[in-house]
Amino acid sequence: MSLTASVSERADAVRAAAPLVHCITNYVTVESCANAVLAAGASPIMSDEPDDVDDITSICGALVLNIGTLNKQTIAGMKVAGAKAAELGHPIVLDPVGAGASKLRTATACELLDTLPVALVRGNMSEIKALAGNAAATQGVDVNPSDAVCDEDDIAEAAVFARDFAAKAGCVVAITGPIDIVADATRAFAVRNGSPLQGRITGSGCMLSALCGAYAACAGDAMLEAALAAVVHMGAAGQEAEARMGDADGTGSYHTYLMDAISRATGASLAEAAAVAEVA
Ligand SMILES: Nc1ncnc2c1ncn2[C@@H]1O[C@H](COP(=O)(O)OP(=O)(O)OP(=O)(O)O)[C@@H](O)[C@H]1O
Ligand SMILES: Cc1ncsc1CCO
Ligand SMILES: [Mg+2]
Repeated sequence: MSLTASVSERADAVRAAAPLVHCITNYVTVESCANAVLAAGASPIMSDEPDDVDDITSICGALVLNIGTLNKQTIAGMKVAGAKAAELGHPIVLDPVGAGASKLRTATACELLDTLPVALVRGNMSEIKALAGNAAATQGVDVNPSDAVCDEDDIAEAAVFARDFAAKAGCVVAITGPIDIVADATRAFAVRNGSPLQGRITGSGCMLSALCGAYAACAGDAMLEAALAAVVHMGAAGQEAEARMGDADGTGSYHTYLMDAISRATGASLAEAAAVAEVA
């Protein structure tokens, strides 16, 4: 099957299956994440209380762990939910928000990755480098340090890094930025969808990680293809939202247009928009 046909099939599968996605996520972008999951045709449920997450994750198809505003209670909730998801064979998506920016974030993200059967890690380059032990200097969770972003010049190097990280971590990785790299241990793909405006609002990465949960719930053994489709979905929506921007529009409108575009995307529209290429 071609890459674009696979993206199309995955997007339609999410809308057909409407999986429940358990998100333990940050309080900055939690509503955006819930709406993004709904916009992709799935259903979100947010729960971080350790005494609640066991039951909640049991009724879901995937678990998303986002450490954006981690605290002792949410970390405990992530561990209980992660253990239950592992027991049930539910895919786990990890968003290591701000890994590298503080000791607690780096240690927590690394511990979750080491102790849980994480299926997919989605983060920006500085966060993934921090997980890989290359502690890149992070400038805050909404800013990619320019030296850590993947651009046209360093795609080949980023692909090698991504495949190596995926091999060591035993999972799929989606490293986002101006160009996204999605890889498992043997194959890496560059996704040239998206808009710089996605970096001007908070939560486009968190929303993508939540979308990854919806796609992962329907992935079966095809986690790489599912991650690629989720990344294309967010990137294509980012472009469509940018195209709608008028003279009086700013980042508030962009956020709304982005949600509109996520919700309007179909398998066919994503296949048409997908700018995906394998990187040797
Ligand atoms: N300059 C850019 N050009 C094109 N697409 C971009 C750009 N910056 C970000 N994106 C897109 O925005 C989405 C989020 O990626 P990003 O790397 O900004 O996540 P993040 O750093 O985790 O964001 P946040 O922490 O705000 O949630 C991805 O779909 C990515 O492709
Ligand atoms: C701004 C911010 N701070 C912690 S989480 C978050 C949302 C973007 O990741
Ligand atoms: Mg982020």
